[in-house]
Amino acid sequence: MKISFIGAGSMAEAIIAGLIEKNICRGKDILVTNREDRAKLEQLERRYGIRPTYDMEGLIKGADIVIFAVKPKDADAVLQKIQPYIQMDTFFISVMAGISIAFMEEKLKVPCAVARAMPNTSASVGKSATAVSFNQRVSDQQKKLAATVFSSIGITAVVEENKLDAITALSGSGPAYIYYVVEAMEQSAREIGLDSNMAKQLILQTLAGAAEMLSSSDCAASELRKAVTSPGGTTEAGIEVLQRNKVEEAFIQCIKAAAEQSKRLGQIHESKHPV
Ligand SMILES: NC(=O)C1=CN([C@@H]2O[C@H](COP(=O)(O)OP(=O)(O)OC[C@H]3O[C@@H](n4cnc5c(N)ncnc54)[C@H](OP(=O)(O)O)[C@@H]3O)[C@@H](O)[C@H]2O)C=CC1
Ligand SMILES: O=C(O)[C@@H]1CCC=N1
Repeated sequence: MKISFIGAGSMAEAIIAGLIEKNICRGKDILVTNREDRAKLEQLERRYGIRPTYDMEGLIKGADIVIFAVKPKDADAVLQKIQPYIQMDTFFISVMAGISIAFMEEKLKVPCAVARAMPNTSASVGKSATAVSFNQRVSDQQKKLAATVFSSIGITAVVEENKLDAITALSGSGPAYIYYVVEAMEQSAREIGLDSNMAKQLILQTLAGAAEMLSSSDCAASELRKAVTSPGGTTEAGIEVLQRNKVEEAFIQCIKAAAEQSKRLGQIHESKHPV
């Protein structure tokens, strides 16, 4: 399979790493471009054997899939830049938060197959939770190609596009929330006198164990939590502080704010660049 990436940042690299690791593509079948950071393209070439390019015509011609992996604010510039080279059989997949399929279709001008996906950076270790929506022009064959790409980097769900802002907030941004909790656990470990390296190992195993328990047991998260929380014990004392500080409510507000921001990103960029 030949895949071209427009954008060479965190998300593009995470997908490229997954594709190479799972032997879905050879490095030489992956073309990658960015705006101007040649050093980054050279770094990706050294790491994965991909082919860097600034030739947009060559990047699009012959690609089974062209992946948009630029920030939402750069969507319009990229869609304009590639417009002269688009062919009707080009299959585009965007991972841009908030940018709708309708906006991309309008800007591409040529009727093409377009998918909008929301992976996460755990793609680089084959553990992305990805959701994807397709426009009417995506053929069954192209859906299979997309499934091959996304299953090489983790699990995939096909969803209605109107769910993607919520999914962006939940699982697209999700790894950052977990890292935030880990940062707090690392800081607290330092403050209660634990060695940082040892604390890190304990935190990692605790996370991995809790994830495994959640996926392998029939119990809800609340029941698993209850099983850890002895009456009058240490966990109860800790959770009491979280409740007093409304941490659960803060997390709910956090995910709602992220979902609103995904909607807003689309609206801002689409209204700045009307079709
Ligand atoms: N990071 C994440 O966890 C996730 C990100 N996403 C989505 O993925 C997209 C990319 O995010 P991320 O990888 O974090 O962003 P980065 O900032 O890491 O990378 C953005 C890339 O886009 C390139 N770019 C910008 N403008 C152009 C242009 N006009 N032509 C070609 N390339 C251009 C940049 O090139 P240069 O460096 O030369 O400027 C850079 O390589 C976003 O839309 C985001 O919403 C989706 C899921 C998760
Ligand atoms: O923060 C962002 O906008 C992107 C989308 C999901 C994760 N990172």
